[in-house]
Amino acid sequence: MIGLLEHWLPEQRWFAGRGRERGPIRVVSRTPVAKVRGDAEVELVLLEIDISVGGTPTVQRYQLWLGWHPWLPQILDHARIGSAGNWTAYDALHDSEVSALLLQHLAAGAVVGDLRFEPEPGTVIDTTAPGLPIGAEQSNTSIVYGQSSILKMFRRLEPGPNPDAEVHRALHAIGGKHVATPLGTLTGIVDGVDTTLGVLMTFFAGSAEGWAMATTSVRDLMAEGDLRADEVGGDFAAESLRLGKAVAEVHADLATAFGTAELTDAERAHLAAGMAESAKATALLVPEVEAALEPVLETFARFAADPTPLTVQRIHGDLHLGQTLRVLVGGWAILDFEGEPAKPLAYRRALYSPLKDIAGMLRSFDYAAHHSLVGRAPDGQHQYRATEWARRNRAAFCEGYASVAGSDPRDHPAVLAAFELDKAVYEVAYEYGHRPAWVPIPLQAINRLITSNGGRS
Ligand SMILES: Nc1ncnc2c1ncn2[C@@H]1O[C@H](COP(=O)(O)OP(=O)(O)O)[C@@H](O)[C@H]1O
Ligand SMILES: O=P(O)(O)O[C@H]1O[C@H](CO)[C@@H](O[C@H]2O[C@H](CO)[C@@H](O)[C@H](O)[C@H]2O)[C@H](O)[C@H]1O
Repeated sequence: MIGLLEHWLPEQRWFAGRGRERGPIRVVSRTPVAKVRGDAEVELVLLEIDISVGGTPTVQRYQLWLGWHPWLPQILDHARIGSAGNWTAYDALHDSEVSALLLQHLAAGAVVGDLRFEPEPGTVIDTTAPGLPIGAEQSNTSIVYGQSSILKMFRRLEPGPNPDAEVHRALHAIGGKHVATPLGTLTGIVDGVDTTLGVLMTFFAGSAEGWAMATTSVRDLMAEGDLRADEVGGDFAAESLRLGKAVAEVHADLATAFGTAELTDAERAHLAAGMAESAKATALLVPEVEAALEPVLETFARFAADPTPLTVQRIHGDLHLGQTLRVLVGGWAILDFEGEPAKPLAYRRALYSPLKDIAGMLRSFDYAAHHSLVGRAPDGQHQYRATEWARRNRAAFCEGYASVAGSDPRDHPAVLAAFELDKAVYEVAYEYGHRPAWVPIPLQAINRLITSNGGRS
């Protein structure tokens, strides 16, 4: 089995060890779950791999739902992993019989070995809808059941409760707006600790993804050589404004649900030191970050010395346009409160300034504006248009946020610039590991941020 996985795992979109030194895959446990399709056996396999990040050894853990079939049906060919003896292994999360089984287990509160399938108290789970994995493989694999629910199976695991399940539950308990309703969780044991393996939520049927809407707007602008961002049909600024309001409301709900605190000087210094550490680790991977390291570290040092008092609270942690949905009722929904998947659990559950999320969204407007220029010959006109689009939508988002929160994020330029730079550094490492062709997007942002005074673009 290891031989098959050694070929297959590094090719998966959600594998986070790409481009890094790593040891062999270790199988930590195998839990037989069910027989499906007459002859196929399905098991949950927990894997570990030692990975070196900037010279520091870390262990990455993954869950894999593995099916073994004596003759893989054509309909599952796209999920094929490889053959061992008379059996063909496949990624069983792509098997409609397995997705149906997972939903039935959740509805029934089943226990299978160490696995606990638990419906949220008082919820009714519709088990009749067929389950299909959504096309876009992201950090995790999600299965949509008809129009009613979506099951996110976390791929990379960290022992402990997953913040996505924890935050949705807490926001739901206070009647929070703009988030899906949690319907159930799947928990297993990883390293001796209860660990969330999957979470079932209500599905926002008929919604549109913020990233798709924003990039459509950018495409419209690029196609109209003579028109300004406010003149083209697909102007997105009114949506950016509404999105800013929704994020401010979610931040207020998170503060109510989990409480707030003031960032102490020691915590600020620790945060700035963490940003500097990440930048140094990324500089070891990417020479362009090494070249910009000195001014990057100066920005983090300015943040460490900035006297602005900062209120901290639970935040989203990895907010970007791909985590937003324009829904039929209620404007915008915010998804995926997992935090940055590459960061340790304690970091993802810690309290931060909401400005960190705002910086994430500002970076995302920049991504939406510039991603269509990747791999194209430098072109002043389109660069100008991209910058214009990003500026307009970043400003609208901040205005919307300020109108609800009562304070404008742009009034804290040093803090915002540090968070944006930290995010751009994270993005360079993320793109390096997942989509190397996109590395120039955050790299250009790093260069812009270290040469501007941050904040007000
Ligand atoms: N409750 C939901 N309703 C509708 N679509 C959803 C919902 N949750 C997630 N999605 C869709 O699934 C995609 C991936 O979800 P997300 O939680 O961001 O997973 P990942 O951690 O893999 O990025 C989203 O971009 C969105 O298109
Ligand atoms: O999988 P997640 O959504 O949890 O987040 C990871 O993947 C994101 C990409 O899918 C990545 O976001 C980066 O790319 C986006 C465009 O695809 C862009 O809008 C974001 O601003 C940019 O950070 C995210 O960083 C990563 O954690």
